[in-house]
Amino acid sequence: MHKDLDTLIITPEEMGRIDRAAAASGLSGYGLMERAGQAVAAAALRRFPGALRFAVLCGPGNNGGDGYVAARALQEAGAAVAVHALGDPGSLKGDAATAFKAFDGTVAPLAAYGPRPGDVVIDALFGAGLSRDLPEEAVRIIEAVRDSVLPVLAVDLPSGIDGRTGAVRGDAFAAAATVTFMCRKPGHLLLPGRTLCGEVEVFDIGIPARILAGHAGHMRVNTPAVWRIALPVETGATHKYVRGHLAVFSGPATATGAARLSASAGLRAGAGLVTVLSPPEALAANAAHLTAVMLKPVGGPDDLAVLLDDERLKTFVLGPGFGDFGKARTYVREIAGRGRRLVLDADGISAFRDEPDALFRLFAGGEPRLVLTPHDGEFARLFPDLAEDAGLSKIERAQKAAARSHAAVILKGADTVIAAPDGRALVNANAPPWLATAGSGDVLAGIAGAHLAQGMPAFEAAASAVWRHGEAGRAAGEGMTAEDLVGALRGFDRTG
Ligand SMILES: NC(=O)C1=CN([C@@H]2O[C@H](COP(=O)(O)OP(=O)(O)OC[C@H]3O[C@@H](n4cnc5c(N)ncnc54)[C@H](O)[C@@H]3O)[C@@H](O)[C@H]2O)[C@@H](O)CC1
Ligand SMILES: Nc1ncnc2c1ncn2[C@@H]1O[C@H](COP(=O)(O)OP(=O)(O)O)[C@@H](O)[C@H]1O
Ligand SMILES: [K+]
Repeated sequence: MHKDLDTLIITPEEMGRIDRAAAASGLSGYGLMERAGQAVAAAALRRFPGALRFAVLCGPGNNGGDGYVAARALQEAGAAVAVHALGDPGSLKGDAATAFKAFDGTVAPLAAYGPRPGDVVIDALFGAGLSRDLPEEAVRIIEAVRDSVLPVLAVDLPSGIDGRTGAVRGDAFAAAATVTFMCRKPGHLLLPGRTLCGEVEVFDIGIPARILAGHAGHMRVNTPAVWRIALPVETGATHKYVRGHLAVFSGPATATGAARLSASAGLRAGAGLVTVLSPPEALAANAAHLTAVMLKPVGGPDDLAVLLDDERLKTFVLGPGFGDFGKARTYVREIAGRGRRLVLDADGISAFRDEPDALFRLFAGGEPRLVLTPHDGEFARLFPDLAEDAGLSKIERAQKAAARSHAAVILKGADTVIAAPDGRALVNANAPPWLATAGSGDVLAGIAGAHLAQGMPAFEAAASAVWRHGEAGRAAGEGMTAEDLVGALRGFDRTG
């Protein structure tokens, strides 16, 4: 597949446009369906050599059409096949009707399907076209298949998953594997859809790259290919100030660990110098634990103002363990007013819960200088209307938040989304579940700060930080702590 296209994420709506453009360019729609169905049959035979029978469940649209092609191919390969249809297959239209007619075998009603040990279910009920909650009849079969613990191979998407949002519409199959076509859809990457898809195979059914690219939006999977070009250039002439000076605000004496995690991650992630800015009463606690990271007292806005006279100090992380919301707002105003770049995390985000627009005004216009790193709870504090809008996907929520705040937004979770004010969005897919550990978010904020300090644009700095955080989590392995995560941070592979 074309190198740029394998990271592309396409919404069902875009896929529909691509489909029509492919037809308009003279490509046979039935040809595409034939290749799709053949790919499903091949995957079924390869993945389930021990199957006694393939139960192919076909729906009322083109997803069902793929099912009829797969059933024919499986039968031709000598496998036992039982085909069950939702609704009257005689009323199928277009390519799906052609696929149904080409299948030479009995088609029983969906309700007549009785799961048998040895069955492998091929789910071709609904794919990209699911537009409302599943009908009762489909829900009953999903329950029966779940109860009999049969493996499911899903065509395009497990039926019940909304391809645009990853949400479950009524109920959904939990597939062992999913075969999709050309590109992944948001529903393959966003939770809970991601977990219900099992392993996802993307099969190229021959839609030309130019048609895909011409109708695709700005959503991709977060991989180095997306941001490698924005990585800081390492030359022999590099010295520590060229690699940037990052400053991380510490909380009070009882809560200094979070800032130190951010700071050590920042140093490890490539900032030339890192300084922890500490309230005077927490200096001793910080000093006892810092070596390569420097330490400076900052007791209030006047101290910060003096510090900002040093033009080399361009980048800040504020939030981890910070505690004092009033002071957080004052510091953020000063940092923004003096044109600096900021990663705002944790308490730094919560500090603006009563006046999010005041924060957005501080960073409005120009090249984005703010990276926001909320988890869902913090997101709801700054963007309550977007958090409540159940119709939005996580990608759409992050995109709208980024546009409103003029920030690169990292909306965290197992399916972290990174969005830019200009509409670009990435879904991260390399994070292991054990990243959900105390202090993990502090480490992420520090990496993002280091990337900003090295001069990367905010969106690329954020996206590459999320990816590196995931890679470090994998390298550190299950059972890791946030300290291990810092130790596992690696440099970038600049090739490829
Ligand atoms: N996009 C492409 O280029 C290709 C798409 N193909 C297949 O086509 C599928 C999309 O086909 P369709 O757009 O026909 O969509 P689907 O087959 O997913 O379902 C749409 C049909 O179901 C109805 N429907 C939607 N939600 C329903 C609900 N909750 N209860 C009852 N009925 C409901 C719709 O009115 C429509 O008739 C893909 O998932 C894929 O499997 C393949 O044939 C290959 C080519
Ligand atoms: N199930 C999960 N799988 C992978 N990554 C996760 C999962 N849950 C959380 N994460 C990641 O772990 C980090 C947790 O950050 P955060 O919620 O701020 O926690 P903390 O405040 O404890 O550091 C985020 O980067 C988030 O994306
Ligand atoms: K399906």
